[in-house]
Amino acid sequence: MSDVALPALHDLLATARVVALPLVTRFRGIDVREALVFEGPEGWTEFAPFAEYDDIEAATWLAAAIDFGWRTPPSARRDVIPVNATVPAVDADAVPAVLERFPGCRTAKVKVAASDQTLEQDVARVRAVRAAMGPEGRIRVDANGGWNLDQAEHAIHALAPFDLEYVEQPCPDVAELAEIRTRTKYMGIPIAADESVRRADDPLAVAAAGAADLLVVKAAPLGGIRRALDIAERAGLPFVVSSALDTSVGLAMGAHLAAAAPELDFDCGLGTASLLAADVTRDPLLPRDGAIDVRRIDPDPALLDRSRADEDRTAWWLARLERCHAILAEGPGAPSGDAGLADRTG
Ligand SMILES: O=C(O)CCC(=O)C1=CC=C[C@@H](O)[C@@H]1C(=O)O
Ligand SMILES: [Mg+2]
Repeated sequence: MSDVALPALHDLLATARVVALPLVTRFRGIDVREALVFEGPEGWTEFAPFAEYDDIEAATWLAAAIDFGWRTPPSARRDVIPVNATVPAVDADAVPAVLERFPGCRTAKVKVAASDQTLEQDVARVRAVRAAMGPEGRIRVDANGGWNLDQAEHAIHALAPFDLEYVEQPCPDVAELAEIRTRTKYMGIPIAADESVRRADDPLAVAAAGAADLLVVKAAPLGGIRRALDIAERAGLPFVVSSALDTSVGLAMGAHLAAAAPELDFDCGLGTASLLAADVTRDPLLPRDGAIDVRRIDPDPALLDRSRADEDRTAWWLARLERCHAILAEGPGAPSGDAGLADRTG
């Protein structure tokens, strides 16, 4: 934890609520997003590491949640944040319906390299996105480390005609990112690192290795807004702010990170409330005119009740919260997480 004393566990548990929110479209292998929200002196905050992440990695997400609930965010330089549409690995004919959920967005991030899909399906999806967005639209793709070097080279070549803004995490490792960056340089498509930042022992290693042109920076997995800004600054690379399929409470943390960033060169991956079929507020952080507001979210008690997770899942999340709190209580000497990319879902 940085700069704020760790609150007692009972202070977190006092307001903790676990929700299970259905998605409109399957995304990273899940149909329901679970999250634990709780209230600090600064407002509501969210703890929602993906279920398969271990406690060491999840503890960093808890540090971020506490930071957002217990500390005033750094000063905002803007009050609306341009966001991208996020297109899951859907069939090409489903693309228009997905994009309709992101009104006004001039940028789309398209998932590719899903383990149950082919490159032909990726190409068809990206082609459909280009057709829907027109030549002015910006398209980035995210492989979540799903390609090996040769697959990545082949796929980037196949996708290049659709005019890509960048390719996010084409391969799992830093060394592979460096190599694919060299191999595809002639195509002029930047390489972005996501998992190699947010799931790495050393989030600066990818920049030090010259393995990426830009970084994807997310508040929750990086331990909070200030830590994410610090990593971005020390990396010295351009960066794009994104999120983790959060409820609107968690998206507010990402919006405050984007608001505090010195430069915002890229549309942010903060429009994902549009992928949720339910949220915890009646005024969610949905994209309007291609942007979301910078504001904190107070959940609606009736919506928290309506989306309440069942008893087993609630008990699981509360136990996880307790274990992660214990890890943070051990202090900075506690081991840092490096989950690698073993689960391949990013
Ligand atoms: O960046 C976006 O458009 C939205 C966020 C997003 O794509 C992700 C959120 C959570 C987990 C990841 O699989 C995924 C990503 O890899 O960037
Ligand atoms: Mg990514």
